[in-house]
Amino acid sequence: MEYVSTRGSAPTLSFEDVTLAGLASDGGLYVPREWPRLTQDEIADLAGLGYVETCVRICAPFVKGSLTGDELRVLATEAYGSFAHAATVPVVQLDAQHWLMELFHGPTLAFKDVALQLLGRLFETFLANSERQLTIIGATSGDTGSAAIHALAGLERVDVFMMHPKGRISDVQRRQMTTMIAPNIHNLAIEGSFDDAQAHVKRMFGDPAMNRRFDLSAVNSINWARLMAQVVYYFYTAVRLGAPERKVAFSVPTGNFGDVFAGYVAAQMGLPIERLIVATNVNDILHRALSSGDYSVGTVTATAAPSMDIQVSSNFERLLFDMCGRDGPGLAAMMAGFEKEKRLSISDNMQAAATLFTSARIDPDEMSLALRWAQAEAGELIDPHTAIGLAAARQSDLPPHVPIVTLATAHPSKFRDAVERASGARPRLPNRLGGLMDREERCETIHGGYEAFADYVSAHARVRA
Ligand SMILES: Cc1ncc(COP(=O)(O)O)c(C=O)c1O
Ligand SMILES: N[C@@H](CCOP(=O)(O)O)C(=O)O
Repeated sequence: MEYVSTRGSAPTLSFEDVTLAGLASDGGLYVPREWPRLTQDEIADLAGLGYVETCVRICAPFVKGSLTGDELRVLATEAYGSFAHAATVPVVQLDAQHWLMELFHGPTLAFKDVALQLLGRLFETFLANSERQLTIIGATSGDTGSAAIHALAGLERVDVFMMHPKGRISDVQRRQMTTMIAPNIHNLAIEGSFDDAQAHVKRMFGDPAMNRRFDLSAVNSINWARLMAQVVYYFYTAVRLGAPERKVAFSVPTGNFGDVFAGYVAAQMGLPIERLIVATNVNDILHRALSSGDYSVGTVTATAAPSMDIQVSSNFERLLFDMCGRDGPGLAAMMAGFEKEKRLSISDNMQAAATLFTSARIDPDEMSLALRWAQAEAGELIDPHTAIGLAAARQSDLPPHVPIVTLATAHPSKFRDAVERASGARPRLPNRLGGLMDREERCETIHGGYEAFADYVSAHARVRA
């Protein structure tokens, strides 16, 4: 499989190179040259398969030329062996129409583990064949950072510089990052929002001086391999609920548009999806973009679902690429305008290419109501991000015979103060997190903007001799 940039002028890459690359050299994001298709029979054949085998079948076309099926199977077996549930990603029924896809049984209790446990192993495999020393620069609103650090701590050939917005993530999220003390892990708190951190990451990929000195790479959903791994659970869950004969809808709590874009990829591959509901909190740029074509950046508001406090959604560019007929130079011009003006108007023609999506903006009261509904009706304590997805699912106009699966993206104990405020119940951290709240923390605060971040990376990243 070959990968092309959404902005049309970066070199095409193999799966191995795209995994190690991060952002494309023209500032775009890599996507497969074309979407592989599964026949309805091939989808039906997924019934009864375990998570690892489903992963091998779905990812095979994407890794072709870089990994064999057997190599992928070994990595997936190790990756999902670290999950605390035998089904890896179980599905729980809430009522006749609503289901939860529990994505939080990995080591850091959020859906990010599903992709990062695999990505860490892909890095190890590909680096074993090369002399490269990677400098990973990342931005997190709490969950990508913890999952990446757990997947990569201690790796010889990888240094990780992970920025989070100081004071704007939960105590559990922070500690999951800062208590992982390893020589290759650098936790950096920045004064600002997740968007500021993500902007630093993107700027560094375009910084010639940093690129000359360091082999930069990414663990955010900039990295195609992250999304590939997330496509798997849409197939796995839909087949369990009757696909391909029965269409399923998904409601996805959304911030950087990675998770829901993975659902879109599943649909392009042939999975019969009735609808993808994009659920945002009050940071609603994606809701405005999909409902009225208004993709304009507002200021980030802190909410009880901090992982979704995002205004500039990286992966929306991947959807725009398809929406404009894969016209790379055209999209490059559009994105240059967006980066300057902080606004983009999406034409009716382009919107017509995105009819699979609807969207909803969920305010704090609606979030709390959904959280309490799940607790009262089904005895399920859910986290605020999941509650936003569930609120959007319950507001949808889908007929009762269409199952709606809400992606449960985090364990409630990751956001226990917010859950307690909304429900009165305080979720317990699973035992496997042990003495998380008592361990020593290590984190540097970056005072200043991009230059201060670049100085820190320059002073601490290892370069191979
Ligand atoms: C718990 C949780 N839910 C939802 C999201 C939104 O996912 P995405 O950024 O892929 O849209 C995030 C952050 O990415 C998250 O950490
Ligand atoms: N919510 C995310 C934000 C980063 O998103 P990513 O999917 O691009 O890594 C987080 O928890 O860090």
